[in-house]
Amino acid sequence: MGKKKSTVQDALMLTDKGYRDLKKAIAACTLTNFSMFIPAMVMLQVVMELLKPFTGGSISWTNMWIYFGLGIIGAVIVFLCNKNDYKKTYVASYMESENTRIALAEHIRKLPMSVFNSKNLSELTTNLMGDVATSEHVLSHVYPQIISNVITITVVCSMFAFYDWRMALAIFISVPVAFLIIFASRRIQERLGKKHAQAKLEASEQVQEYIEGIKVVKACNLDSQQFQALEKALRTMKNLAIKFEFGSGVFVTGAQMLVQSGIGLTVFAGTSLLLNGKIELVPMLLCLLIVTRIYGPIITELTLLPELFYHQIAIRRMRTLMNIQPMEGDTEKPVKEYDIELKNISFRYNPQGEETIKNVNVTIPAGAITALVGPSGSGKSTLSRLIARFWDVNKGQVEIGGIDVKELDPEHLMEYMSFVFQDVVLFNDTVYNNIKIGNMSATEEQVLAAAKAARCDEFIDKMPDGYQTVLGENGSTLSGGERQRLSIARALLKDAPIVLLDEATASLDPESESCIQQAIGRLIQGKTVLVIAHRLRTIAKADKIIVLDDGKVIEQGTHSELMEQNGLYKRLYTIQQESLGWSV
Ligand SMILES: Nc1ncnc2c1ncn2[C@@H]1O[C@H](COP(=O)(O)OP(=O)(O)OP(=O)(O)O)[C@@H](O)[C@H]1O
Repeated sequence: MGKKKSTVQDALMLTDKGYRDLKKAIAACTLTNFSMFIPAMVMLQVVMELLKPFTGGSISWTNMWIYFGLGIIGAVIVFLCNKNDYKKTYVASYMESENTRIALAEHIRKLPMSVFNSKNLSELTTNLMGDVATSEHVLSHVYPQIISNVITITVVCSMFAFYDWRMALAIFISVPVAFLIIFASRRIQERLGKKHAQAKLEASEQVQEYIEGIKVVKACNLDSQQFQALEKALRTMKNLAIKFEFGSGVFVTGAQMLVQSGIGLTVFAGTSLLLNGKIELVPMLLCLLIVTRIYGPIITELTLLPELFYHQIAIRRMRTLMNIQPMEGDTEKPVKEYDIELKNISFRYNPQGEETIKNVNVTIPAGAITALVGPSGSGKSTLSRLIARFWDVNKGQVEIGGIDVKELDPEHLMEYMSFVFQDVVLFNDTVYNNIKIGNMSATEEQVLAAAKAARCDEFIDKMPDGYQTVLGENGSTLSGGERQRLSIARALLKDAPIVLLDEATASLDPESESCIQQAIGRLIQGKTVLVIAHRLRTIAKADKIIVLDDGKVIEQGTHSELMEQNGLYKRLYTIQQESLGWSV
């Protein structure tokens, strides 16, 4: 069982290490604050020494040399404290934000796909980058400094109170009142901050949509219409940013003025006490020094205080994401048989929506090729995603080798499956590494052999740096056929016992098609194969064909059995055969 987190740690969403580091950062900043008094005190002594001739004394040069030496030692101490403070605040907060980002990314990886239906990419990017950056900034620039200043001023004033409580009160009183002003405005600032954060998110969604859709925008000559939406989102964001800054500015300036009035109050209290003989000159000057030393940073930090409210908004968003239950399951349970049973399964994407898969009950035998066919939108891809547990079924069970996939951790389940989808995702990395993703522990020989078997070597050899050619973002320079062959190479390298294959719909030239067919032939040897077939002639030899229509299985059998049944399969097959003879 994990250690219980303290309320502060939980409120700031810190890891155990992050919380420990924050406490260390506060201690380091407090130490720096106190170290700053050393040069100030030395300075005060020098001034007192220089004033001696005016009170009938003479300057002691021995004392002056001592102060000079103490000044140098003080400067060294301040430098060392600052260095330590820098390390404890900045380095620690960057480390914490890295850990938070990794934790969020790990969590996102384990979330069910339904989450990605309701959250778009911008929202998740904002969580990972923007919200964590807000945390990073307040942990490095706001919390340690503000808390350490409050500690410093409280300690100094408490000590001073023993000497003269009136001066201590004059120094101290304006600080809590200033903080109170900022915290009293919390509701207004949070409301404005929330609106601004939402506008930022909408603007980033618009930017992303605009950039992603730039090809369509150009092709359909949508420039001005599409840009209007982006412009509107950016304008709203600007207006709300100004409102937010203005809203917090009023309170911050008020609080800053109040703190500054504390200097006047200290001077006033000090002078009247001095004139009434209730305080001596040196302690009074000391008070003024303290005021200027401590108030300076506090005035600066009051500007940063509204960020704490913004931070709360970011934390709430990150917490909402972290509270989404990830898909769980056994991480080790071995799957020994590879037949797949779909037992009365039903599934809908949206809780209020219609069922996409309706009471499907079929077997996909081990070591055989099963084809899934049906009209567009009948649920073929959905069914294959349910087998891979990208989503969990709402009713019934998906079993592999007699084990309900819900019992298996999705990452463990993936060890038994290879995918060849139409929308092949390629990373901005070398061709070699893009293939190796299939099996990170594969040797170079294995990677090259898989590439050869998938007939990738033919086009890779023509690339400027061969296997070391960097593909660019999502491999945009590769043709559809080449992308699919890379994906087959990955699957060959993985050598998983179950293969889910989404046959390309795009019309490939006969040469590419034959290359891909040969590569697929090697991939599926001896495996449990489920192929989503769009061109029915390619699956005529499949061991089993399942025909889906509107989420239901309406026919199943071999090609000849289905042709005899004279149903949907025969109709689809005949239409495709006829269309082969068409020419444009
Ligand atoms: N992520 C999603 N969220 C909501 N609905 C979805 C989602 N993916 C698919 N659908 C819907 O589910 C239905 C079945 O889609 P699916 O992609 O499984 O069909 P398909 O038979 O594979 O189609 P195609 O042959 O055109 O690829 C469609 O009506 C589709 O709009």
